Amino acid sequence: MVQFSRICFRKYGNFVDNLRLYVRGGSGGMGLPRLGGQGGRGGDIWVVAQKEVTLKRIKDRHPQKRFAAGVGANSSIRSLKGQKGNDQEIYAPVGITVTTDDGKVLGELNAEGDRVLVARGGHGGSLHSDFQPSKGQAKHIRLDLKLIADLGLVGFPNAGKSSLLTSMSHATPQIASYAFTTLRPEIGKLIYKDHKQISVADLPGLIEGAHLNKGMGHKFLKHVERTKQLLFVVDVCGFQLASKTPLRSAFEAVQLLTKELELYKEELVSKPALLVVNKMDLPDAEDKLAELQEQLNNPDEFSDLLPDDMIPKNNMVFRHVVPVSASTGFGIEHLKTCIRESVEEEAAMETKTVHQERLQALRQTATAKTSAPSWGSSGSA
Ligand SMILES: Nc1nc2c(ncn2[C@@H]2O[C@H](COP(=O)(O)OP(=O)(O)OP(=O)(O)O)[C@@H](O)[C@H]2O)c(=O)[nH]1
Repeated sequence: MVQFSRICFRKYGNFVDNLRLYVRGGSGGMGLPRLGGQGGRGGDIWVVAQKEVTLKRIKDRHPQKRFAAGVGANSSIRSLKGQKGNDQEIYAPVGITVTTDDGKVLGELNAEGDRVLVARGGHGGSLHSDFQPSKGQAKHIRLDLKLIADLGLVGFPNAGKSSLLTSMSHATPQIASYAFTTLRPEIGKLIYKDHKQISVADLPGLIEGAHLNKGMGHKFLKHVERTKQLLFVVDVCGFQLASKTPLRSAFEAVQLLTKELELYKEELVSKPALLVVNKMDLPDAEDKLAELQEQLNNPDEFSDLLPDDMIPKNNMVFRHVVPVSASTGFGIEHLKTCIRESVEEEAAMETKTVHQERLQALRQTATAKTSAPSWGSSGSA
């Protein structure tokens, strides 16, 4: 029996599960020494949970990834107590951990409306400070989508997801609970000979129409957002949801799963993914696998198999396509190797990105310092 995998490289840049931002509270306003007036406090910066927001949207709307709150008003004869500067709110998705750059947790967003203060505004100038205001806090923060597992299983009912997880993890899947969700996915741990562990979440079955919230639709799809990579699982012989629904081939299953993800959130389709073709012990599995492979290589040629509204705009690009049998154990070790390769490749890419971002920030700071005029040469005489 053939055992193959196919690796495709492309830029997996669309799905964003963490974001580094620069935030600066507003400076306080000047006090008024003559009358003992107090300057207004600078505005604060808050991260606020809001449904429908994605980290990608923040990134797209604020490419500079810099946020500053308003400056406090100076104390004046008309208004001895200066007004507070405007607060700035950064809307972020529910299910986020907010940390400083060095890993200190500032807070968590577990429900819509939760707020985390990330940068305080400076004090206004007053008698205590010789009427001089102070600057607002300035720092880099990270917004991290709370992940439930490294990989999430995506497949229609009966594809063999639970069986696969059990045969890969040699353990009864653990049940984990998460504050930000009511649904409890089963998490299995893949344990390698060198003790490396990779977690895989078995999510409740996806069905056609999940994006319309059929079945466990939205709950399922929400979980897909919270895994770093996707493990599509299809039955090599295809599937039939009910006696009244048509029999779908494995290729059609891949396309339908992709479409469901796309209709929920298009960026999900750009997640790193592997395809597991299960039940290779069944009769004719080899021929069906060859057919699937051909269809995956030329998806556009086979687009007439499904109605127009079920064809995804973008095809999934699988890093590996791995035939297995969860029942006999065929291909399971190879699959575990492919999963590890993919997870490590992703981790290396992330480390590279963080280094690049830090380097860029250092360069920007250095440029700002050298281009700032010194007091002596300000020409204010
Ligand atoms: N022949 C064969 N049957 C399999 C294999 N893997 C799973 N099955 C059978 O397929 C059926 C469904 O398996 P599950 O593991 O429950 O599938 P699932 O995808 O978790 O299904 P849902 O829980 O409904 O989402 C069961 O009867 C399994 O025994 C396999 O590799 N070969």
